[in-house]
Amino acid sequence: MFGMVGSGAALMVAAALAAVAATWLWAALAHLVWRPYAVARAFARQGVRGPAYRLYFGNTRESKAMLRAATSGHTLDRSSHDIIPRVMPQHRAWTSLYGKVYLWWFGSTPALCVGSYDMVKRILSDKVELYPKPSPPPALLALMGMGLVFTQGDDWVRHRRIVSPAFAMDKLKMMTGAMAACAGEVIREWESRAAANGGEVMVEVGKQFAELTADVISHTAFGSSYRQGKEVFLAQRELQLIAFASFATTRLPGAQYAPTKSNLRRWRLERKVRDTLVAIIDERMRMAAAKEEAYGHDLLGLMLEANACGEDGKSAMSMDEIIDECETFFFAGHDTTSHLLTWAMFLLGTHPEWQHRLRAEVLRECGTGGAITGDALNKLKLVMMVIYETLRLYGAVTRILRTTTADVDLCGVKVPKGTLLLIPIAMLHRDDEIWGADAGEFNPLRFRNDVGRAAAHPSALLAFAAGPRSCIGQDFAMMEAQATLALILRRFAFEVAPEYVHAPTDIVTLQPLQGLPIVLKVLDP
Ligand code: HEM
Repeated sequence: MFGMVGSGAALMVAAALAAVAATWLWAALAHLVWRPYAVARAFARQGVRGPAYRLYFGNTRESKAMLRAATSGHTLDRSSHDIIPRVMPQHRAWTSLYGKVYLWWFGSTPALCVGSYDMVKRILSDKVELYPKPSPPPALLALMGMGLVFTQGDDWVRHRRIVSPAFAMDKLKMMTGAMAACAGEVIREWESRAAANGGEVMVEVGKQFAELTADVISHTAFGSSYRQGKEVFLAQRELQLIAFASFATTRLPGAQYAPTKSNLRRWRLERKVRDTLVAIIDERMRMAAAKEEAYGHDLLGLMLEANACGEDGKSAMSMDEIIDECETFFFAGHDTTSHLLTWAMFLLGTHPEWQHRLRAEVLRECGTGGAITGDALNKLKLVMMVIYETLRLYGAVTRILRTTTADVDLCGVKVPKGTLLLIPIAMLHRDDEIWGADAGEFNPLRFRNDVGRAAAHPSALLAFAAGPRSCIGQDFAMMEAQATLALILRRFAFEVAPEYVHAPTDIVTLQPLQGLPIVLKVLDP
């Protein structure tokens, strides 16, 4: 009897293992053989030379050698803004198909790298359903939730409609005070450290800005619950490192469900983020119900308000969806802006002449002390130009991905259904045909006639992407960066510390690998 049960169980286990193995094999075949073959065949029909395997598995000995050469040098000279060999080392081994369209490997997935502005414009401005984003890797999903960045189709339309009012300019202007107050606290701390050290202090600003921007989003998104918001920040920071580690390794399909040490840690952190956000939202709903008044003027309150107004059952977001959105704007809202500030300090620290010009503008428009208003920020034209140039050279998002849901004609190139498209923002931002012969240099003056007229293409600056799925938080980020830089320039002169190693690295977002030590000198009052 027991023998029969035992052999039955063994049979079931064997059948389950066989099913898993068959699924893996099927996925691997589709992924590595059938898809590349189908896409390469479609390109071959357009007269692209070379056999399909060579096109898709273009990793010939020659290109491997180029790849090794491209990745061998690690640090850059601090005056060099050519970050491409570091963040997209494959670029020298790409096989060019049509001018600026390349075959590329995204991990183990073949992709088309679209380096032509005309094609990029078509992709980003066409119907979003035609070029959806590919499914996010689980680690990134754990970091940001299924919020606006990853939702698709009707869900995306519904989410965007509910979240948008929170980012309207008049609402954002009311948040300038909170942004400046958070930055003011950091600056006071730097001042007191400098006072104890003869008026000078060295600060690792990357770390400081990570905390500052987390503070700003905690205050502006969660108002009085900002302390709990900070806990979300700490958990998300660790999740980001786990996400990065998982990109760097090749994983078997389904590996994300195995109870490995890293997965167990990831699940614990995900639970922590969710539980904290549920507590914040529950509290807000309870308070609003008890006082029978609005949900509040922070991002969460404005989103809950818009959600309640449109409540016809179908169009409202569920509790889970609201949590996803909170996770999204919490991560998207602080990490990117923190790196923007860090790179702006790097560029100003290595270009003292620009630092002087900006300081003169800030002192003229905002005075030597007191609060900085939204109206004063509007007058900081030079500060704005430097921020745009920072976004061009060191934008936090170096590339974005789309897929094709039908065969499409992209400016004469027929791209088959199901092709992964990679838009290499960092490369496009250095295209000298569009930006001019000085594309590789720091020259904020190119933005003097507004952002749309800085280059030969009106939407050449892609740091916030473009079209209907462009960044919802760009005004928020610009305002925060302007206010923080203005406050720093007013109180300190600064330079990049000699210890700094120029190693821009893409850990989900572009950041200096070993941080950015800056020497700050307090200015005479
Ligand atoms: C310097 C700062 C920022 C940069 C460089 C940046 C960049 C981007 C880029 C490139 C995209 C498009 C991604 C894609 O198409 O795959 C995007 C989307 C998005 N960003 Fe930002 N972002 C910044 C700040 C912010 C802030 C402050 C928030 C919110 C508080 C935010 C929230 C979002 C959201 C929700 C989306 C998805 C929009 C949609 O698909 O409808 N971002 N961002």
